[in-house]
Amino acid sequence: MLRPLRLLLLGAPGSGKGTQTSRLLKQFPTIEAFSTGDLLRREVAAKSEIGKLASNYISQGKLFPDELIVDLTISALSSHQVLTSDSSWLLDGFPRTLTQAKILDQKLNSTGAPVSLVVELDVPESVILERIENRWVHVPSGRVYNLQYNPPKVPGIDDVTGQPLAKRDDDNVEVFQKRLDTYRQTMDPIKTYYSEKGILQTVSGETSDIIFPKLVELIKSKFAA
Ligand SMILES: Nc1nc2c(ncn2[C@@H]2O[C@H](COP(=O)(O)OP(=O)(O)O)[C@@H](O)[C@H]2O)c(=O)[nH]1
Ligand SMILES: Nc1ncnc2c1ncn2[C@@H]1O[C@H](COP(=O)(O)OP(=O)(O)O)[C@@H](O)[C@H]1O
Repeated sequence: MLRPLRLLLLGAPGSGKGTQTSRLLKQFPTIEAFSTGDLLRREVAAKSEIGKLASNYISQGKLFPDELIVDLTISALSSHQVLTSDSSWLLDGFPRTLTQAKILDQKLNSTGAPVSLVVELDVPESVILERIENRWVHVPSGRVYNLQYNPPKVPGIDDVTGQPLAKRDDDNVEVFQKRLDTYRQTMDPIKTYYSEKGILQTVSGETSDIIFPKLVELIKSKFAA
């Protein structure tokens, strides 16, 4: 069991944020996870107004506007009633700018439940390009597959629902490079911001199987009940 934990999972595109998230939820069932990328992809699939807007940004590897993604994220946390000091949640893919980080803190200050841990997944860039080239996703659930690393039982089909998997339109070399450049440009001020708060930890590894036990150990060492 864990004491309430509010975790931010940072990492380059393809570093394994979604993979670590799904494993963490199995290990710590009291944690509720929110992935901003998945949230946007569901809006795109639903052809909502925000989805039509998001599609343009995502397909070009551009960050969605701060004020819009913050509103979406805060309303997701709020509608799941986790903005309380006895709840545990994690954000996968947020914040991606210092502005997002600061607005999140402002919003959380009024709840008395601030961010308690920020983890940066540190994976060699040399391994992440081939990862996203083989990535397939089940958009409604956010489940992530990889043709080499964790293929679906039936090619192209989600293991749980039997629904078709999709290739992300931003998972190609050109857009990936843009996303990686954006990550490199925006992450340092965010890391400094949380490091100064004393809540940033970096977990390194070439594979998710190396990173996961380190992540579990870190969380248990700080939040075991
Ligand atoms: N080869 C390999 N692929 C991995 C590993 N961890 C995750 N993947 C795959 O790499 C891709 C990116 O992982 P994902 O969790 O989506 O990363 P995110 O973009 O940071 O959320 C997906 O296809 C995963 O299935 C790993 O350790 N080795
Ligand atoms: N916090 C955010 N701020 C702005 N845009 C975001 C955010 N999270 C996701 N996005 C948009 O969704 C895209 C995919 O995000 P994500 O699924 O987290 O990518 P990856 O998992 O490959 O790192 C991003 O490239 C960006 O366009």
